[in-house]
Amino acid sequence: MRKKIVAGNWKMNMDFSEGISLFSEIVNMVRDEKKGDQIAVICAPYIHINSLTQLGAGVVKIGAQNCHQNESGAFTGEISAKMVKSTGCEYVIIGHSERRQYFAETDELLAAKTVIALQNNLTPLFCIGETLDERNNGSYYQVLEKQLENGVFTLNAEDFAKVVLAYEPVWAIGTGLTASPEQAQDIHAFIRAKVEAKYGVNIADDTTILYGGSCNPKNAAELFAQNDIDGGLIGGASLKSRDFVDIVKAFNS
Ligand SMILES: O=C(CO)COP(=O)(O)O
Repeated sequence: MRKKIVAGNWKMNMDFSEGISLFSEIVNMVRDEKKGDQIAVICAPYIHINSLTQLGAGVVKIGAQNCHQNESGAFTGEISAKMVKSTGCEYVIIGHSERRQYFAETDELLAAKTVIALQNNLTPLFCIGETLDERNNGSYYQVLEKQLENGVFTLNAEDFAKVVLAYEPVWAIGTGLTASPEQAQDIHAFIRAKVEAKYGVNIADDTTILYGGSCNPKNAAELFAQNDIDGGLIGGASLKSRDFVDIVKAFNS
């Protein structure tokens, strides 16, 4: 079923005690203020997530920001999907543009990470998005289609139905530039049409597609009001409890 999700991505921010206090504030505010059926998630650094799942008490769900594509083995410094799951984590971001760009993660690698995440009962938040050059030279539809085809469209229908997609235009991440509600809706409708062509109308209708890129308390309500936008993946604004919780509440207004 299509869900309303607001997921914070803390990226490489917050030491352990800072993370605990920020998260505690978020949990208390969400518990007191949230009225709708939207799901609040915080995707935290690995070292935080075990403690956060306990503090979250189901009010705020926890995600990781990455996982390794192998089940286990000699991969010094890496974390497996099974380990992530064993901390009580429910979600994992896969294919964030920062991992594609700085860690050379390819569509094929991301497809393998998605499979292992699903095998371990994690919900992948699978990210796609075009760069500024690709937006300006008009190749963005092809870029997004390729990321879908080589990444998540390798899954069978049953597995794909468990994936949440996130459209994050790279030019809008951390730049203060947001896709306009019309631009974002246009791409979300395009993504849903591609899902329909591949898996059929029922799965397309049920697919949750989040928008990410300089989403904030001022622009969230208008973005979330678009037909094909089911929530957000929030970077900078998830580091401030008030801002994050106001975005979670943007569905209500
Ligand atoms: O990358 C993002 C979320 O994954 C978006 O980051 P900002 O909200 O800081 O632009």
